[in-house]
Amino acid sequence: MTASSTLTARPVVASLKGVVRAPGDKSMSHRSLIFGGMAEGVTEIEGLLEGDDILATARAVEAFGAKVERLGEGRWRVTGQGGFTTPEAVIDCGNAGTGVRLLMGAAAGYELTAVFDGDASLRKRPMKRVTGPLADMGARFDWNAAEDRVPLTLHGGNLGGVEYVQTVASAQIKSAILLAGLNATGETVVVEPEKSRDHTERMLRAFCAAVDVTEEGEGWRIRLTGGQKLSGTHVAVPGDPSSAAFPLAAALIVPGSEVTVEGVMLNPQRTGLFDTWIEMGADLTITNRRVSGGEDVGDITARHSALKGVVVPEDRAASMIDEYPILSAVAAYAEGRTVMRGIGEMRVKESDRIALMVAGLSACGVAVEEEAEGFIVTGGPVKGGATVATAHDHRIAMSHLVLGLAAEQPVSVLDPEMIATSFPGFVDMMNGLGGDIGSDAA
Ligand SMILES: O=C(O)C1=C[C@@H](OP(=O)(O)O)[C@@H](O)[C@H](O)C1
Ligand SMILES: C=C(OP(=O)(O)O)C(=O)O
Repeated sequence: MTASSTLTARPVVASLKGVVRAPGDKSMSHRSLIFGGMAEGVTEIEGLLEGDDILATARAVEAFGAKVERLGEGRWRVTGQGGFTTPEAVIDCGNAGTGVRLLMGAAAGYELTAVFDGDASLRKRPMKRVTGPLADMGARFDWNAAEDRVPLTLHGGNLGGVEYVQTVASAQIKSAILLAGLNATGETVVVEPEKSRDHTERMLRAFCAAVDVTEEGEGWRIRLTGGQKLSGTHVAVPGDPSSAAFPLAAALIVPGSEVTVEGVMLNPQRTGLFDTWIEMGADLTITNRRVSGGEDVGDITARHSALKGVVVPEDRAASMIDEYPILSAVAAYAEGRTVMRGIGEMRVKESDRIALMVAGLSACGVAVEEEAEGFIVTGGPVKGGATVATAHDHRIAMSHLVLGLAAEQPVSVLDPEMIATSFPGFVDMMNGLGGDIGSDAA
């Protein structure tokens, strides 16, 4: 697929039906590779997401000195040497904010020098949110092109612990500081006024690190003591709720549909979208709840539903920050207004996701109001019939393609190749359920 290609979703004539498995969770996939690379000994991973973001992290971990082997589909082995060493080449994190920020935190604890870079989208994203606290711990950074941006050079080692109070609920910032703290002297503390996803805390324990988490107000105080070694372990990566959202959303909006996604991770810091859909009147059921890989997991079934607009509580934002694009596409089919506020962070993701969704939905005939830190969608008939810009953002592309499955006219997206960063099998899965997504040439 070339950079200027197009994908088109045509209105589904029948309905969507079937049972599918969500791809491996992206957050846990990054972490399993990075922690495995920092650890001593062998880490066996199953269910790893083989998306482009994760493959970039796998290459980075190898460049930092670990042995990384693919054993089969989703089955990987990382043999760590108990620390990172200076890489020979630039660490290219591709499109991945999680990859670059967690790797910077991990690398900062070791005496090494590394250059981090990424694609055009990553080069636009803020990095001081991570380099700032890491510099407070003693790491040094050179901006190689522009302040606050990659490419940058990190000089790591000789860190001391810090107490850092988060100003945005960000698991990437928290994780970078905790990973650096593992190799700092003394105690490292992260205080989160609002909870963010806690996969790092959970997975550090699986790698035999001691992490102390206490409730503080609405959030958490997380503490760890420096000088701890990670030990290789086995990681079973559950299905990604952020990816499961797309087939489930399609089932909610295409009449007559019923879709089950199996093995979806249900960590409470990731399920805000499902709570919101249920409040909108969605017929969503969760069965076969179990624990896998240290996380709650279940099978989710969505059936076509008559939805009503809601006001999404602002304190839910962190638990569904990547899901507002697909929520807004579903909201276009709901009766009334869906109000999404307190989500300024959306503007600093792979694209300005508020601006892109407002532009794309409007082009498809949906009534949308843009605010500085949010947007409001009023549901009604969705005309479609537009070609939408995605700014090479995977979630913008997938959200508009799902929108198009229930619209009056097809919806096309430009530059859909980035879907492979998080969900390489998206088109095949949607078409396997009865969708009609293809390139114009097809
Ligand atoms: O820690 C993680 O794995 C992630 C944290 C979130 O970013 P922030 O930490 O910037 O909120 C999220 O948007 C991203 O897709 C994955
Ligand atoms: C924001 C995302 O990822 P990242 O920050 O890792 O690029 C995402 O997957 O929606």
